[in-house]
Amino acid sequence: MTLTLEHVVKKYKDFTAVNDLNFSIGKGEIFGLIGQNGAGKTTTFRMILDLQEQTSGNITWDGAPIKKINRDLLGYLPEERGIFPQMKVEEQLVFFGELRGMDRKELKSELDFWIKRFDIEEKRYDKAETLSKGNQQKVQLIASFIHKPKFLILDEPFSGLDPVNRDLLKNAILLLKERGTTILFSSHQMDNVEELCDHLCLLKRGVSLFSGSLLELKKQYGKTKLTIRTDYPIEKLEKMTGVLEAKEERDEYVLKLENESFAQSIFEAVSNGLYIEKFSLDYLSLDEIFKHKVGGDNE
Ligand SMILES: Nc1ncnc2c1ncn2[C@@H]1O[C@H](COP(=O)(O)OP(=O)(O)OP(=O)(O)O)[C@@H](O)[C@H]1O
Repeated sequence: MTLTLEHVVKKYKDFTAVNDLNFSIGKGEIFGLIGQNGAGKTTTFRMILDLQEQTSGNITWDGAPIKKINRDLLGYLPEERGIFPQMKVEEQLVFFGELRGMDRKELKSELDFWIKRFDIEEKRYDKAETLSKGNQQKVQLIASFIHKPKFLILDEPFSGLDPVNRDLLKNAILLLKERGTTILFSSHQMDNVEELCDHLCLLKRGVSLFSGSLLELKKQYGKTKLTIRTDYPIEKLEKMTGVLEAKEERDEYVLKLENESFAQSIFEAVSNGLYIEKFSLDYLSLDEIFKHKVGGDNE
């Protein structure tokens, strides 16, 4: 299923929450929607799912409006967390699966698989309210895709999970992609977006600052981050041609270059033909790009 947004606008009275949003998500892609609090991510999800109507613009699935889509093809983890507190974990998941018309046998095997995968086997017959917040979130996550949707929307799925569970979720997302599911998610954790996304859209106060592939975004900034571990004095590094900034971070120096072409002459000076432990020229991290784009005057 391909999802397309064209010139989508959402206004609440005089306030524009989403302003002329355009992007497209192809089958089997993982797409990240990133932006600060209040950027318009949840509003966008809700419009895509027809839970609220856009003020103007078009949202289509394989060219057809959302109202024509069989809802069982979609899965959604809303930002508001919540499951039935009194229901046992397994009961709960069977309930959601059957609600979406799943066959009992298939439901059972999916359930076994994901309960194990998310490491909540021992909680299977416990009431949901007795689970920790993170475990409740895992149950809600499984509930969002237990019916094998073709398109899955996850609003902040990583928030509130510890690093081990974040990894479990990351691997689950990759597995769902392998199975052909298209996934759209939002996150404040840029490392997760960086590791998972093929494409992304960066929102600032409802306006898209960038929409495209992660590599395309990285190439806008070039390989301008140079990390060196050396005894060479920082005062000298700072003065080299092409170096905009040099900082000491633990036992390394991190340099900001004007562009990547300056790296070679720096290497020659610093190594001076000898062994050097670390010399690494990289793109900026998504986190750095995000802060630059969102923090700067980029509208
Ligand atoms: N029903 C509403 N009436 C008026 N304004 C609203 C309504 N719903 C959302 N907004 C506003 O629209 C903007 C976008 O909200 P939205 O919830 O989409 O942001 P978000 O990117 O999901 O933020 P967060 O990361 O905090 O979840 C916010 O300024 C919010 O206050």
